[in-house]
Amino acid sequence: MEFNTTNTTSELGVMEPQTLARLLHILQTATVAALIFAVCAYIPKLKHRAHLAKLPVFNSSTGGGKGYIKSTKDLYSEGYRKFKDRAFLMTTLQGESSVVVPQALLPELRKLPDDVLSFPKAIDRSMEVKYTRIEADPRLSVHAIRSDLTPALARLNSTICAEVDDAMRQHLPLCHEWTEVPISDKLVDVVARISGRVFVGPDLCQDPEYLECCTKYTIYLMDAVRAIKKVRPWLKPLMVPRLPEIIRLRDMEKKAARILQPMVRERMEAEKADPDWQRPDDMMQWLLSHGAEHGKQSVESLANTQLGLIFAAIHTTTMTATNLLYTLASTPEYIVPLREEVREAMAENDGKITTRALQHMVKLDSYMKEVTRLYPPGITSFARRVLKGITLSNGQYIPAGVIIEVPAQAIYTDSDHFPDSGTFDGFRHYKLRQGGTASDHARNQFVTTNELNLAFGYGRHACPGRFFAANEIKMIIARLLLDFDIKMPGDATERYLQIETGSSSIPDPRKTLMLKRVEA
Ligand code: HEM
Repeated sequence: MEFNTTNTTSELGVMEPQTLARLLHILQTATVAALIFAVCAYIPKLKHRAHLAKLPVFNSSTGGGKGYIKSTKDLYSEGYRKFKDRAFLMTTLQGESSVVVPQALLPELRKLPDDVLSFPKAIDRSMEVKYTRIEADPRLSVHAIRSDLTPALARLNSTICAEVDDAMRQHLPLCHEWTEVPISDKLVDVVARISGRVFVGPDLCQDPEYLECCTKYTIYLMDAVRAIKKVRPWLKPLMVPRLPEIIRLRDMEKKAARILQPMVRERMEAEKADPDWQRPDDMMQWLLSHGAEHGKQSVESLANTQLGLIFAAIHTTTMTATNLLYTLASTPEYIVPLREEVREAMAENDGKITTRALQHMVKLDSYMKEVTRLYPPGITSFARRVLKGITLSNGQYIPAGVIIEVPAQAIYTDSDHFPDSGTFDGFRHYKLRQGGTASDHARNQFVTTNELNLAFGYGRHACPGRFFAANEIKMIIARLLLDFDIKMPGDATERYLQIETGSSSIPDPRKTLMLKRVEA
């Protein structure tokens, strides 16, 4: 048949109504299916929004008008004052939303299992875990800290104390005259070495490359998190692996694996070859012993676990000690009583900082706690992602998907909980401990975690390393008090301001203090 356009048109003309009808039918079906799909996909979102809409809202515009609330700290404090016993929805100045829960509801929240309230899933977002690849669920470390490190502290304290003394001698100047010291830099080196002694043993803890990992890893990690957050979500898979901050982080991971490899191999071989081999008493060995139960035996995964520990331990401890010293320099009236207490505790324990001596330093413990109350590591605490909707005992409903948190700093500065809360009273918790009951004693220690003491978190994921951190910080401050007088540079008397970014609040690491050796 000849190809004829007229013919074709007429044929098409005949086919047209049927084809069109079929096409229309297909289109209709497709549209209805797409609509059903869209509605199905949207219903949970609508439900989610409807649930959130029932929660009272607080943000910089609802809470007192623009320009009034200048910092995230003010925002949480105002919200806390307004909704004290109710949960409220907050959007921070950085645009992140969370549901802020009152501390009165914490006892019921702490009972919820991890598949309802998740700590790792909260970290996923804040730390960009998909790209930074940090250990958001550090079960192996937690196991080793709880079952090995904390019970071993009484045995290890003399070793830790010797390391503190050695590291302080190495890193602090002699200071026979008043000497300006960049104290945060010095403390990070000291803490890296002391933690290293416990994490990897006596040789590696003095290795410059290992110490570089300890002091730089957290900084590189936080730089990477900040850089990732600037990339648009849909571009992240492509762009993030190319970011210089991520490349630097990956290099650090490789370096850590390279440094730790010989030690891991040696220990694995010794274990196989000699049944009587004396296992070293350090974190690496505890990780090796429990590694198989947690599916972690490769050098890379152990190195990653060690980096996770470095992240959890080094800068947190350094910042807490820096906060203490910045406060001490601006409250000099505490120096002599605290020094006296350290001397007495040592005198009763053969001139050494033993476990018993540390327990006797109750005024120092109180001072540390008071500093952490007024200068906590975070404005909020107990960040958790809700995986299954929760109905609170006050009837409020928190839908799945949101992050909840507690306004820790607002709680610490509430005079209902801490009378005259705005006043720094270094011996506040010491006086409360004198109440005499076991509860007075237990509720007022630096390491206490409860609804009013949230610096180490709360509930099943509360910091397991806090007992080690408390000992380490006490030893560092005790050594400093014994050896040095401390003051602010020049004629300054005011304490240095904290640097507040989002919900974190840290001491300014660039500041200096004046130290002068106490001559015997
Ligand atoms: C003064 C120093 C420290 C502070 C302020 C601190 C603070 C915290 C906080 C706030 C949490 C989250 C808890 C929660 O949300 O409930 C945490 C968790 C954790 N910390 Fe610490 N920490 C410190 C030192 C240490 C040290 C020295 C170690 C290791 C020896 C350590 C290991 C951990 C681990 C492994 C977790 C995760 C717990 C889990 O996933 O269950 N921390 N820490």
